[in-house]
Amino acid sequence: MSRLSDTGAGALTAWRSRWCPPDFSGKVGVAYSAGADSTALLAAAVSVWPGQVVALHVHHGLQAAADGFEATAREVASRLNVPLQVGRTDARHAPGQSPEDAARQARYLALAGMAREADVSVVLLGQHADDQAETLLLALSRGAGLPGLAGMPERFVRHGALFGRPFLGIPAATLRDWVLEQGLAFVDDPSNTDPRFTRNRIRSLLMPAWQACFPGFRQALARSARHAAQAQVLLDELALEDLQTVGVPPRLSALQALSRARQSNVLRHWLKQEAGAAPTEAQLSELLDQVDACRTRGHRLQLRAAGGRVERADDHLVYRTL
Ligand SMILES: Nc1ncnc2c1ncn2[C@@H]1O[C@H](COP(=O)(O)OP(=O)(O)OP(=O)(O)O)[C@@H](O)[C@H]1O
Repeated sequence: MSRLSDTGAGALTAWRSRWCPPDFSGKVGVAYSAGADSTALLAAAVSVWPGQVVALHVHHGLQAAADGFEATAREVASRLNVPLQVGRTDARHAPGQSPEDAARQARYLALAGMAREADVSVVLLGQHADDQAETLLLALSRGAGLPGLAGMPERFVRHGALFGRPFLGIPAATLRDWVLEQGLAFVDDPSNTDPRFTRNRIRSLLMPAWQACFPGFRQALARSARHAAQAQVLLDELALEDLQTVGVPPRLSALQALSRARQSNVLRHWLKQEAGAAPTEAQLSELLDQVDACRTRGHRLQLRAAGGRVERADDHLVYRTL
């Protein structure tokens, strides 16, 4: 094995020891796009979990090049002796939604469905350290709060399936070099260089400039993401405790007894539970002002937030969908 393959297999072994029971013998799905990163992931997974890996490829009906991606996926899976499942999506984007986002949502749904059908315990994704750095730069550029600054988690559940990202600490170039060295075929998705997509502009313009100023910036951003993720866990724990104190729906007098920062944290959490969406910074600030002003019986409170409306009902808040 070359040094680079040690890196991929090492990252998978480390991920496995963090998240899998020691006697894990289930099937491992690899979300395999036929791009360089997930090709490296597939080959490394086969070496770590021989006989347990299933490649899951999503054919995006929208892209003309999708048939070519599937053909390469079939060729490489057969060379690595891995069973391949192909799922089809036809993700049309809703008004106001970006085509990238629609494709991503449809992909996760398809992968979760394929995981259930193939009876795999976990689906691994090929995102790497450059993807994590781009995610953080994107979050910073959009003024994200801690959940955004925490970047991509290395393990999460979506649509009832468990997903993992074991390569978040490995630079893209390392994976690509290794795939080339192995002589494995892969495809370069043309949409990855399309400058209309913000993420691609970050990749082609910002990342090289950042690299020139701070060569270790990927590791530094990854560290910041870990700090933010840890802090977010604490805030979520505090919100759950405070929610017990203020009640569901929250009582005004109990809310007013908390500091503004804690009110903000617990209300954001409550609204996310109720509405499935977080309020904007401006909505939350307005809500806090109104909660503070609600000191007499007759004082009304009404405000649009998180896609619905927050109102006062007797001595507590209620959320109503519009
Ligand atoms: N069509 C697909 N089918 C299955 N998995 C996919 C597909 N597209 C992306 N993925 C998974 O999601 C991860 C991140 O997707 P992203 O679009 O950033 O990667 P990519 O550039 O398409 O491909 P790669 O990461 O393989 O180079 C991929 O590494 C892969 O694990």
